[in-house]
Amino acid sequence: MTQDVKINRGLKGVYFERSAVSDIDGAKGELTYRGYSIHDLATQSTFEEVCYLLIHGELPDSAQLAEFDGKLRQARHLPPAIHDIIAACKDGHPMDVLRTAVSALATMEPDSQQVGEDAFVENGTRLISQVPMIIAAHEAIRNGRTPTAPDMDLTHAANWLWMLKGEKPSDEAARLADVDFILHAEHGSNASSFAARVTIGTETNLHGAIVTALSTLAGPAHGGAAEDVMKMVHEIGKPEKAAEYVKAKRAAREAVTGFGHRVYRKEDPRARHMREGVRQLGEEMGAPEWYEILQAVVEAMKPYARHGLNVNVDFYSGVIYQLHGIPMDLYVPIFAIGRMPGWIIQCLEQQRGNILIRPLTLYNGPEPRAYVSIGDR
Ligand SMILES: CC(=O)SCCNC(=O)CCNC(=O)[C@H](O)C(C)(C)COP(=O)(O)OP(=O)(O)OC[C@H]1O[C@@H](n2cnc3c(N)ncnc32)[C@H](O)[C@@H]1OP(=O)(O)O
Ligand SMILES: O=C([O-])CC(=O)C(=O)O
Repeated sequence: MTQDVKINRGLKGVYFERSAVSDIDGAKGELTYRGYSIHDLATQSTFEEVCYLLIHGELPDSAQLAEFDGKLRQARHLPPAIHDIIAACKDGHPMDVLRTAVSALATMEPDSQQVGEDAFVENGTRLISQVPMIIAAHEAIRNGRTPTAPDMDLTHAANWLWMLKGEKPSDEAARLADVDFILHAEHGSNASSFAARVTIGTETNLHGAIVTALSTLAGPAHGGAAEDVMKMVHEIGKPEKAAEYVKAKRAAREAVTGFGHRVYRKEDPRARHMREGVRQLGEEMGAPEWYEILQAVVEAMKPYARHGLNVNVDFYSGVIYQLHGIPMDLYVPIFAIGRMPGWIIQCLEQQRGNILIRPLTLYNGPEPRAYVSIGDR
């Protein structure tokens, strides 16, 4: 059956809901969380404050922030069985391990099956702290180390680096991780948040929706881009080779990773902060070549910028992680640490006045026909 209906493949340009959380102006290249510019938040706020802003709707005062931060710190705890589960699948990709561990947590937390505002805030706040613990524990276990116990005196970002490496990070390294989390915290109806909303639309629990979101984030067209950018940088090897690489990609009509976005037609406003981070860190660490290769790719892609093709947030982030000595397969999990509050608030918004998300596909298969028994086929 065919009908003369308009099909929006990939739901391009379709509004399916209202949201009071973040606003993306793709034409201008602007992003706000709850009305606050991403540039102000990246330079003046902290990830803890941004989590509160996203989940509770307003910037916290000192007492509110202290209480919220206290809850996050108290939640730095994993049931011991999670370490056993991580050990059993330690050779898998960290995103698969993370997803499996979050799924297992749903069977171990007494209130994980509950649905609704309070349950989502409770479970979500706990998961913000547990996700980096799982990633760090996996990194330790797969390298034959005992997972580093969390340090309750450190901020979320500093504690993550401490658990990951087993050594106290410098203030600069902790701040760079903090800014990275702020920039990744929320982005409207991106693929993983949309997928989480679809899950919540069936009235299931938050852990289930986070598992959906993690699965959806993992692909190279979404959160996996940072890992692919780093692979590209290694393949290019030196700045002089960038133009040749881009030319070959364009000739093969293949995507140059770290470029392009469904919504932005100007440069992704988050990229600016990551670019500055790569440049500074590269100079400080005596390794400016990564920045130079990236900028040579940007130069080679300039002819396409007029068609709206610019760098996205993940173009620069991989090199920052590489300069910090973080393995490439942890880049997507790091994105997940940052995106936790965004997923949680999107799930909260969905369950307020919930509606099942269920679009239509237009059938274009065979006409109705008679069943043929197997001996006659
Ligand atoms: C955090 C994030 O998720 S940000 C995105 C991370 N992903 C990446 O960096 C992967 C590379 N980028 C891409 O694959 C795409 O740009 C996506 C998937 C992000 C967005 O895709 P869409 O919104 O579907 O864009 P679409 O595919 O319609 O692109 C429009 C045009 O730009 C081209 N284009 C889009 N991205 C790229 C790219 N990275 N390199 C080269 N050309 C590209 C397309 O080929 C298309 O050209 P055409 O009209 O001549 O066919
Ligand atoms: O919004 C999108 O489509 C992808 C993105 O940049 C994000 O999730 O941060």
